[in-house]
Amino acid sequence: MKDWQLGFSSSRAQNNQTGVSSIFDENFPPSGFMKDLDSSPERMDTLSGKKSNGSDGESMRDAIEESIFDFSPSSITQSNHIKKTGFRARPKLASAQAVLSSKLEDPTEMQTNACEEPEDRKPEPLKRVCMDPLPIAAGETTKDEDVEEQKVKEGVMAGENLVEEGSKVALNAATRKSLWRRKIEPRERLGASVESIDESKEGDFSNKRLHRKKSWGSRQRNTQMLGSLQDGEQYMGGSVEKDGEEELVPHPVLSRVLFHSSASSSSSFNNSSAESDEVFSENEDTATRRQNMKKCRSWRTFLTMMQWSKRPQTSWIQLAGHQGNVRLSEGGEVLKRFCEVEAVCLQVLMSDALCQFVPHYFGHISQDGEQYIRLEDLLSGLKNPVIMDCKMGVRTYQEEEISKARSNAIVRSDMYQKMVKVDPAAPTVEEHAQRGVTKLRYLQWRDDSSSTSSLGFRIEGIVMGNGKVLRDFYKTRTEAQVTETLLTFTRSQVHILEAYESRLQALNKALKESNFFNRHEIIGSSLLFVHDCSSKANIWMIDFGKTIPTPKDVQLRHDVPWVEGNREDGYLIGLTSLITLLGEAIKQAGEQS
Ligand SMILES: O=P(O)(O)O[C@H]1[C@H](O)[C@@H](OP(=O)(O)O)[C@H](OP(=O)(O)O)[C@@H](OP(=O)(O)O)[C@H]1O
Ligand SMILES: Nc1ncnc2c1ncn2[C@@H]1O[C@H](COP(=O)(O)OP(=O)(O)O)[C@@H](O)[C@H]1O
Repeated sequence: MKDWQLGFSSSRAQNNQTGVSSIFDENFPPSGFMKDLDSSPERMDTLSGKKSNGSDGESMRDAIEESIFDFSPSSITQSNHIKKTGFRARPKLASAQAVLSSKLEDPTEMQTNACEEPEDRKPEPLKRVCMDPLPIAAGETTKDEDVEEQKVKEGVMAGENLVEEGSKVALNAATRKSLWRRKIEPRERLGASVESIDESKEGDFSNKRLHRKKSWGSRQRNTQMLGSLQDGEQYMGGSVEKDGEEELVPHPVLSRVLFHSSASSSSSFNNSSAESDEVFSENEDTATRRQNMKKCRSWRTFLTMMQWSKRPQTSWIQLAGHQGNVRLSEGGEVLKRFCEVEAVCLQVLMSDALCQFVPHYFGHISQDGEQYIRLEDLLSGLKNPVIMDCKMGVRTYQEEEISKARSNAIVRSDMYQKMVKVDPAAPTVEEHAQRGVTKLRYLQWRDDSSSTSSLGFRIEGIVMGNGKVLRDFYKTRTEAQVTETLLTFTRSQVHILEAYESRLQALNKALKESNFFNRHEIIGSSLLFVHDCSSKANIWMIDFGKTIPTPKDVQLRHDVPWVEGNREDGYLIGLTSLITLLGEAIKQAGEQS
């Protein structure tokens, strides 16, 4: 088991033991609810933050498999190097084989978990599992061992082209099956390793029998395995009496999984009779055949359910921005409608000091006549993620908007409607009369009524762990209001607040080293805060659609107020405010507990 799997399951196991309270909350704002919180200190595991520059698939994998950072309350205060280096919880997709083995290892997982996703929020089964967790940027794979992964990615792309844009229609069964088969390679490797373990124990009679059976050929072997499955209780007992001889079933569930891995996995996609036929011998009579078929199917159903219940969780949601602009692909990447300005920024960022704070950029893709930016899914591996989108900077419009508004003021009724909905008294008499406002006026009003102009950032939206989306932060402006929102968002969990604070300090440091930051005016970009009930937490920079290079003669400071013409974005003003307010929230959360 890899480090990240250990980290993930250990934190889950611990959550089971400590009975971490559900983070669902129904009432917002939660006046006084924080006093009632069960703030049991959960262990916090995240993965190290060093990230590949995207030019090398191998180093990307290395970065992914780096050691786990411990963000338990005690270790946060103890480990200075975390504060120095920051952290990165690179999203993970547990492979099906890891999923199954962890299930077998930890029967307590079958118990009801406080973090269990509500039934109605469960994504459709097996949409995510066919995607490789380790991203390989398009066109940059050169090593032999990466060729297969690249093929899979291409396969996924091809598969995605079969899906209508924006549609949730599942992939064509044959395509999914072939994708799955290719993706299942790690499971096959596991199968091989188990068999070789058996071979190595040559002195063991039972293992010799197993070895002999192995050489019978898959058809007979499968039949034999089915024979040993005739009685559930025998099967679960680990050995069966057959013809007076004891046959060892090395690991009842696992061996079945291994021998029928592809069948069980593909059964989710296609219960084809061809697959089912494969496991029966020609000599069986129809009745036996039907009986076996039934057992086989119910077993497959069980396996599928098991895989499904342990599949990588994703509760993907687009929190802010233009609705429908961003979506999760069948392959597990985030696809965002193409914007050249953003694509160029992302490309540069992949080899910048900020790369560990930005979702990995896989290039772009054309689908159904539309171009999309391909991004790493920042919610992958998080269970019932709690998300907050903070738009950074002291303004959310480019200076060009001002000249545009002056030269050709287009009056927008949609923006007027949005404005009136929040504050009917906001439009001027003239704006009321024309029932419209310019975009610049609307954006300036948004900035002034929220904390953008004063604090250098604003909260755009929050998704709580129960999936409840909160977007009404139009008038969240004062430090006290923001602090209270931070406490609500984190449910006053000090170690989460501290992890966020630590991450922002690391970002602050990286920004100072970043050439990109030095040379760009960052407008409308967000910090995406994500954590979950297993105490993984992280912060990412997203949305570079309005981020532009500064003219050669302009050197931005990012920490001084904006006046027209100086192009300052106030990004560092926002970051400093956020760090300060997180500090205040930590203090208040500490006092409450
Ligand atoms: O958040 P609300 O109050 O709804 O206002 C939105 C945001 O400011 C958008 O910025 P962002 O994309 O940074 O969230 C902006 O898109 P732009 O990026 O085009 O400025 C929208 O302009 P229109 O897209 O023109 O409606 C504007 O209506
Ligand atoms: N890489 C990503 N992983 C997960 N969620 C994302 C990612 N990129 C964007 N999102 C989601 O989509 C929302 C809007 O993204 P953003 O890039 O700001 O779009 P827009 O340009 O339309 O404002 C974010 O608030 C977040 O919820």
